[in-house]
Parts: sequence; C-alpha cells; structure tokens
Amino acid sequence: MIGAGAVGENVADYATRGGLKVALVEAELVGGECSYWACMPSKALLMSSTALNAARAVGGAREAVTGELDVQAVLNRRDSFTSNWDDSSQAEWVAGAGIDLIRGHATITGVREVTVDGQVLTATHAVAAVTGSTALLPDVPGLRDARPWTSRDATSAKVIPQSLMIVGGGVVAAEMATAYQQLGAKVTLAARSGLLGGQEPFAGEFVRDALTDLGVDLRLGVSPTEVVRTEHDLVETTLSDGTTVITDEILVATGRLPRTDDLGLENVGIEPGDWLHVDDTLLVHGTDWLYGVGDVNHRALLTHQGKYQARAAGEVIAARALGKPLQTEPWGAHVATADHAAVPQVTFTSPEVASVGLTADAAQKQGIDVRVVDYDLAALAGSSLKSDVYKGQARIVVDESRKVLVGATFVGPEVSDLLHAATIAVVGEVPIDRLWHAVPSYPTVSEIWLRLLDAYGRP
Ligand SMILES: Cc1cc2nc3c(=O)[nH]c(=O)nc-3n(C[C@H](O)[C@H](O)[C@H](O)COP(=O)(O)OP(=O)(O)OC[C@H]3O[C@@H](n4cnc5c(N)ncnc54)[C@H](O)[C@@H]3O)c2cc1C
Ligand SMILES: NC(=O)c1ccc[n+]([C@@H]2O[C@H](COP(=O)([O-])OP(=O)(O)OC[C@H]3O[C@@H](n4cnc5c(N)ncnc54)[C@H](O)[C@@H]3O)[C@@H](O)[C@H]2O)c1
Repeated sequence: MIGAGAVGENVADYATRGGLKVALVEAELVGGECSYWACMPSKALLMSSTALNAARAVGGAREAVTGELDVQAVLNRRDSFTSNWDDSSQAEWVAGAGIDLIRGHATITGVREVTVDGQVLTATHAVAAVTGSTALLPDVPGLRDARPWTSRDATSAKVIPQSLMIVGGGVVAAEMATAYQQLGAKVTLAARSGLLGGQEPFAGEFVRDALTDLGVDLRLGVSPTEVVRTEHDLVETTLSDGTTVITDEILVATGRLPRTDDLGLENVGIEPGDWLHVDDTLLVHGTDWLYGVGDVNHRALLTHQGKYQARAAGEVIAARALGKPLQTEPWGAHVATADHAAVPQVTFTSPEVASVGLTADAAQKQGIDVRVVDYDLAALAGSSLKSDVYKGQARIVVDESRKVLVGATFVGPEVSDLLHAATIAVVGEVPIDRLWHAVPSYPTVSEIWLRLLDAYGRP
C-alpha cells in the first residue's frame, strides 16, 4: 500500500484481516491529511464557535454567556486533536494491526514493484495507490510568489491573522471563512460563482446569508486576476471586477489535484499527474494488480467514503489473491456502489449543510421522474426548542416511478445528525409507504421526516 492516510490504513487493515501480508509506505505522517491538516483540525477550529452560538440561541443559557471565545484555547484544543502533528499513536495502531510500516517516498518502478529509498519491494498480488490529493493553486499572476496559504496552513496556523482573503466558494472556503471570521480575522471571500456549487441552491444561499451576518465580506462572481505580496508583508489581491483587497494572508481553496505526479506511474504506462481511473472494485483500468482508493480516484473526496472504498478494496484484493468468491454485483461486499448513488456529505458551516444522493437538478439530468418536497425546518416543535432563532430548510428528492428517495438535503444548526437516516432511506431504497412507519420521536428535529411525508401526501 502506498499512502497511510485514513484510507490507506483501512485498505491495509482489511487486506491483512483477509489473510494477506501487507507493507504500508508513508512519506509524511501516518493518518494523512484528515488527521493533521483537514477534517479534524478544521472541525476543531469550528466547534467552539458552534457551541457558543448554540448557547447564545437559547434563552436562559444566553444570559449565562458573559465572555467571548477564547481563541488560544481553541487553538490548543485543535493541537490536541492533531496530537501536535505527532503520528506515533497512529504508527502504533498500524503495528498492532500486524501491518509493516515503511517510512519514505514510494515510487512504482514496475508491475507489482515499488521502490522506497532504493529498497525494492515486490508484491505477490497487488499494489494500492492511496496517495490522496493536494491543494490546487490556480494560474493567477503573482499568486505563487505571494506565499499563499493552502488548507494545510489554514488548519495548522498558530496565530489568527487580522485579515484573511479566501479564494474559492467550495467546502474548504465556506468552512474556513466561518471559522476564521469567528476566531477574529476580518475575512473577505472571493468566489467565481455562488457558494457550495453542486449542492441544492438553497444550501449555498443559507450559507451566504449566514456568512454575511457574521461580517464576512463576500465577493461573488469574481476571481483574482493578480496577487502581490507587498514590501510590508501584506497581500494585495486584485479581483476581476477591478477592486483590490489588502489582507495579511491569502488562503487558496480552489479544489484539489491528485498526488500522482511523482508516483512513477509512467513506468507502468499510466499518465502521471492524473486522477486514477478505477472500476467499482477500485482496480485501475487496464491493470490487474494496481488499485486506486480514496481521494486519488476522484470518486468522492471525503474520508468516510474513502474508508468505505477501502473496505471493498482491502477485501477484494485478499479475495482475488486467495481465490475466494467475489461479490461484485451492485451493492456486493467487494464494490463501492454507494459512490454512484448515496455519498453523504456534511459542510460544518453555521448553519450546517448535510446532503446525500442526488440534488433535484442532478436527478432530472439523469432522466429520473423527479418530485421535490421542501419543508421549513424552523416550523417544528423540536427546532423551536433547540434554538430561539432557528433557521433551516429540508428537501427530499423522490423518484416518482419507484416511490423512493434518491436525495435529501438539510440546512440548519446540527442537521449533520439527521443525515444518516436519509442515507439509509436512499441506500435501502425504502418505499415511501414504508417510511410512514418509521416514527420520529417528539419533540425532535427528526420530526422533519413526518412533515416531509405529510407534504408529499398519504399513499
Ligand atoms: C480542509 C479540509 C477539510 C476536510 N474536511 C473533511 C471532513 O470534515 N470530512 C470528510 O469526510 N472529509 C474532509 N476532507 C477530505 C479528506 O481530508 C480527504 O477525503 C481524505 O483525507 C482522503 O484520504 P486519503 O487517505 O485518500 O488521502 P490522504 O489523507 O491525503 O493520505 C494520502 C497519504 O499518502 C501519502 N503519500 C502520497 N504520496 C506518497 C508516496 N509516493 N509515497 C508514500 N506516501 C505517499 C501522503 O503523505 C498521505 O499521508 C477535508 C479536506 C480538506 C482539505
Ligand atoms: N466537511 C467536509 O466534508 C469537507 C470539508 C472540506 C473539504 N472537503 C473535501 O475537500 C475537497 C476540496 O475542497 P475545496 O473547497 O478545495 O474544493 P471544491 O472543489 O469543493 O471547491 C472549489 C471552489 O473554488 C472555486 N474556484 C476554482 N477556481 C477559482 C478561481 N480561480 N477563482 C475563484 N474561485 C475559484 C470553484 O468555483 C469552487 O467553488 C472537496 O471536494 C470536499 O469533498 C470536505
């Protein structure tokens, strides 16, 4: 296995449990991006503000909040979640799982052959490239010389800058604008279109309004045309509408690139620098020995979905090696079918955005006979108890020909915990008629399910 991020660790673990001997090669920290520069530190930077907002939204608790956010305590808590960027406990877990850890940069030097610092390792059965992704820097004049931050800097910063320019309108940009503005930076966010493209349009609109309420200077429909690091160590960003913004730092959050440029793919006839194109068993097209799992295959750039792929990949590698029966029919144990139909994602902005499956637009484009049901999440007993200022929205996307859910989106405080019920409904293709028998407790926000069904109509 090349790459010991969250996904590589799981491929290795499942292949080991399947009966194979596995060597896991890691060039940086065992645990990868998610543990040290992505999911965990970014959420740690957000959660203290989220908790404070929740307390301020409830009378009685609000009166008890007399102080402000303790920024240094937030940073210290973030550091504890990254174990101060020390991976010894993760390395211990790898050893305990019976996996051989090799530290160094791996290069594929031939079919089933990987070289690490001159040491040639030959796999009997398979090699898995689980090398993840890295931040993409757009080709803007002056940007590279301006020492821009990427998500790695934003998640590991020891000091909150007084002002921060964020370029991008995706998940990283929205989450980091939410975090940094509340940690005291004056944030400007420039995105070439709306926020959270690819989600239901109302999700981006809620987050746009919330960021504006927090005081973020939103510049939508613009891109940077030039960036200069000035002699006073400030960053001067010129935008396509001709305006200029001066900030202490600039964070570029404009998407990801696969970490395949220095992997030696050219040695086995595969284009380096490209995403790895794989089938549903995660096997790279045109090979019978190379697997691509996690971010590197570009199917869903999310830790949980990569770990789901890892379970299928680790087990299918072992099954193929040991001649065991394969389960490769859709939804079988050895295929990542959910990547096509039911990818759950939570954006941890305030309000949170939680979605699974298809948006109404995507479902229509797939030719599905779509019926959309919307409901105001604030109009529930559960949400009014949770917050005196609750704002939120829910949507389900129904395939009318099969009478099952193909997508759901929730926007509101703490809606992340509503999502798994929707994921089960989509993956299980639970008929709407049967969903009526899944009774949500009163008075919870889960009562949204009852309201959505009511709005859809009795069978
Ligand atoms: C700011 C941010 C926040 C995020 N938040 C979330 C979140 O809340 N929830 C979520 O689900 N997802 C989140 N993601 C996405 C998530 O981080 C990724 O989907 C996940 O880390 C992918 O895991 P991976 O194992 O495929 O890759 P990685 O974690 O990138 O691991 C790949 C590993 O391979 C190693 N490697 C690469 N090349 C070589 C080589 N040639 N030799 C040896 N080792 C090599 C790297 O050093 C690295 O450790 C976030 C991403 C970002 C940027
Ligand atoms: N909570 C989570 O699950 C979470 C959090 C962060 C990141 N992630 C994952 O990490 C991945 C990367 O996130 P991301 O936000 O970097 O990428 P993204 O692809 O989600 O968004 C990139 C954004 O940058 C904009 N953009 C691109 N070039 C631009 C330019 N030149 N000028 C202005 N805007 C430009 C795009 O229009 C888009 O809005 C995502 O796919 C996501 O799955 C997940």
